[in-house]
Amino acid sequence: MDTTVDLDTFSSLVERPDESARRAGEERWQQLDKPRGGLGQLEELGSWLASVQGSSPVRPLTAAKVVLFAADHGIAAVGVSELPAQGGTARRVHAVLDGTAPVAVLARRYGAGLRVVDVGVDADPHEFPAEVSRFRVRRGSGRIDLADALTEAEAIKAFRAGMAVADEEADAGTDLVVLGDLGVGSTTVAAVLVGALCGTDAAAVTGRGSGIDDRTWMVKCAAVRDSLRRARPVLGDQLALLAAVGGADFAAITGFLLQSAARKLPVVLDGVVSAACALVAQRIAFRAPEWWRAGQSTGEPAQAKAYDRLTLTPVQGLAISMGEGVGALLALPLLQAAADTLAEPSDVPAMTVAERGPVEPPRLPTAAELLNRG
Ligand SMILES: Cc1cc2ncn([C@H]3O[C@H](COP(=O)(O)O)[C@@H](O)[C@H]3O)c2cc1C
Ligand SMILES: O=C(O)c1cccnc1
Repeated sequence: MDTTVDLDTFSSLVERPDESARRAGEERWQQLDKPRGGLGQLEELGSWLASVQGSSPVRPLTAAKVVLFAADHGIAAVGVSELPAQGGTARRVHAVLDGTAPVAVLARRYGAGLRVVDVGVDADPHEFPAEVSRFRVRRGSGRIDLADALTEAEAIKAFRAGMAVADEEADAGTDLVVLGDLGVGSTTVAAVLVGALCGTDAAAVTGRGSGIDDRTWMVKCAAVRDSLRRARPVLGDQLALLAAVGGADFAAITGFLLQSAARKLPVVLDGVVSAACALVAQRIAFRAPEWWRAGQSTGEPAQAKAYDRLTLTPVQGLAISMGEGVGALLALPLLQAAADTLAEPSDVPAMTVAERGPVEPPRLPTAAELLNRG
């Protein structure tokens, strides 16, 4: 495997979405049988889909995939999360793989694929199926308030793993990625990256994460402050920044986002982790955010700051704050609705009786049953 990565190439590799397809999409909305602007924000979503597909009429979304990157974080040992630092991430990965986690339930409901990519979970190498851990870079990461999360070589390896996953999805015909993440302590790391890139102090970016109380928030805030100090010297070098105060999942997601944009694969972002990585990726390729939509706001202050910088507006706002791709996944039916209403009606797949199952007619009571009642 290549052990280098040339970030400069991304700024030329990532093109803008197709502006003429977007305009054609906007014109098509005017011709449809509805009041002007009558489908509200679906109209802008549909025109965006036309631009990223480079096609008008748009094609219905039929091959969406949830991609969850998972890793552990050394900073969790400080006590910054509601979830246990030991084994908490692995347990969540199992819940997703078993199909019991909310994201797995909803992916089934919406007909989306689901893939977990373990790039740095602190678990036995055979804890998960080989397919899940094939891109693992290491177990866990360094405590970023005291030491680097990763070596530069590990950061590159994780970044390239994310690129490889984007290539696999693009080659498989995935037409939209719902991006998510899984990792105890991850909102602390995300806060550090956003705080460093936006030049804010710790208190302005430290959130409640998995639902921590005031005492834990103080501990987390101090950890963010100390880590911010370690981030400043490497602010100009995004890979060094990801190695110093990121983690394997952050490096992988950043590589994934950039390669997806280069491959014209649209992505829905989820929580503060994907928002932080999007901010790092924007530094590398300024056009890349045009390939992404923010699924929703999780209430993390660092996420709001990042989306503000990226000029991304969440698609929906149901206050889902559990991460794991759930908020982003809830934007999928809205994007599907936008695509379906803007597509050629003949392209929209009808639900067949075979998929729906037979509908039993209600049995009507007989006259005798009616007369005997009461
Ligand atoms: C039961 C439960 C399940 C979760 N699954 C994900 N998260 C969320 O919490 C973690 C990040 O928060 P922090 O930075 O505070 O550790 C991530 O795994 C995120 O997805 C969860 C949180 C809880 C309570
Ligand atoms: O923004 C997130 O991803 C998030 C917020 C709270 C808890 N877990 C994740």
